[in-house]
Formats: sequence, C-alpha cells, structure tokens
Amino acid sequence: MNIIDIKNLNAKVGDFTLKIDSLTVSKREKIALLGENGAGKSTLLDIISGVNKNFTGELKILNKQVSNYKPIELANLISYLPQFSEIIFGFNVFDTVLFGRYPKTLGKFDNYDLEKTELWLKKLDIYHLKNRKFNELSGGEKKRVMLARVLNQDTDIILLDEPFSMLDVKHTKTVKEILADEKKSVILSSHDINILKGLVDEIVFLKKGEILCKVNINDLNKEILNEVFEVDFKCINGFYFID
Ligand SMILES: Nc1ncnc2c1ncn2[C@@H]1O[C@H](COP(=O)(O)OP(=O)(O)OP(=O)(O)O)[C@@H](O)[C@H]1O
Repeated sequence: MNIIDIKNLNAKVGDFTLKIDSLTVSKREKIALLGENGAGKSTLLDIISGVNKNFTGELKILNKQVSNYKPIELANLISYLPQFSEIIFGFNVFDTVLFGRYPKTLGKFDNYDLEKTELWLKKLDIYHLKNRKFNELSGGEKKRVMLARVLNQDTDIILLDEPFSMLDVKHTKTVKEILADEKKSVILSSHDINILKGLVDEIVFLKKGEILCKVNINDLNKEILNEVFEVDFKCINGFYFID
C-alpha cells in the first residue's frame, strides 16, 4: 500500500517551478532525493511535509489529500528535519528532543515520553549535552539534536533534508545505522552518493524541478550520475568518485 501518492503536482517558489508527474512511496520504503543544487529537493520535502501548501495537483498521504488533514494529524504522521534549524530559542537539548513528542501527547508528557527522550539522546550521542542550550551547540551537535527530536516524534513517514551534512565520520555512521534500522517510510536528500548503499531502496533523481528517473539502489550506475551531475564519475568497487 502506498503511504504517499503524488500526481500532477505543480509548485512555484519565486521563479522556480517544481513539476512532479508521479511519485509514490510505499510503507517502509526508503528513498533518497539526489540532484544538483537548486534541483528542487528541499522544495519537494517542504511540500510533502505540509510546510509549503502552495501547490496544485494531488498529494495524498494514506489515500487522503494532504489539505484534508488537521496540522496535529499530519504531525502524527510526518516528521521533518529541514535543511536549517533555527527555530528553537531558549530551549535546552533535553526539552528540544522531548518536544518531538508534543503531537502525540499535546504537552502532557509522562514517564514513557521522558524515557523515549533519554533513549534518543543516548542513541544520537548527545546525552552529555542534555542541559546545554540548543543555540550554543556546534552545527553537527545541533543536527544530532534535531534528528533525535524527529525520531522521538515516532511517525510512519520521516522526511530528512541532508541529515548527514555537518556530521563527522563517526556520527555519520551512527545516524546511517539508526535510519537503516527504522521500520518507517523515509525520504531523505543527500549530496553523498556513497552513503546510500545499505540505507535506501530507491533513488529519485531530480533535475531542474522534475524527476529525471527513479532507480533502484542496486541499478545505480555512473552513466546516470554523469547525466544528472554533468561530471565524469568513476566507479570503484561500487563506490563513486570524481577526479
Ligand atoms: N522562498 C524562495 N523564494 C524564491 N526562490 C526559492 C525559494 N525557495 C527556493 N527557491 C528556489 O527554488 C529552487 C529550488 O530550491 P531547493 O532548495 O528546492 O533546491 P535543492 O535541490 O534543495 O538545492 P540544494 O542542493 O542546494 O539544497 C532554487 O533555484 C531556489 O533558488
């Protein structure tokens, strides 16, 4: 069963047009959005998440048009890590992650919510930062806090805009393993092609606001990458490099 159905979607942001004729995501499917800067990855994630409602066409979540959901219903279905997170002012790390459980609890947090929060703090290796102010953290620390918050929201659909950017090698591995283990539908954008193996099922290539193709991760080849990114890739042992 499809959890997301997109048909004839058209959205304008400034001079840019996103035009998605058809895209479906099934339950527990993991998809990566790849494409050059400005291809429309964030715009598409903004639309699926409900942040950008300015589009025409069909966007169904669990067979129901997204505009027919109340915001709180959507927040119980979809969690979203935007590319930049500047939303939290005076909150410390613990409360920032705890608030991922707001849609489920409407703020009436119980022991289960506190335990879940502690669990994600530990998994994302930010437990030692739990009393620190979010705004005072480094870029990679902030990213891990926002990821913990998203995972604490515990939704069937997880949208992640460049979840690996700013992470060091060790925490990139940690986050990849966590996401690979999640039995959820995940759509993530990334500029790191080599991280996707063992993580996603399909890659959707975007170019100039349109889907160029959807490719199974096992069918990826350098010809596709050459066409999308207009550079000459080398493939060594299944990993892609440029000179
Ligand atoms: N609020 C806005 N006003 C005007 N133009 C916008 C706005 N948001 C995005 N755009 C334009 O839409 C296009 C697509 O942007 P988008 O952020 O979706 O690209 P992207 O694929 O996520 O890129 P990147 O890899 O750089 O993150 C870009 O040309 C961008 O300049």
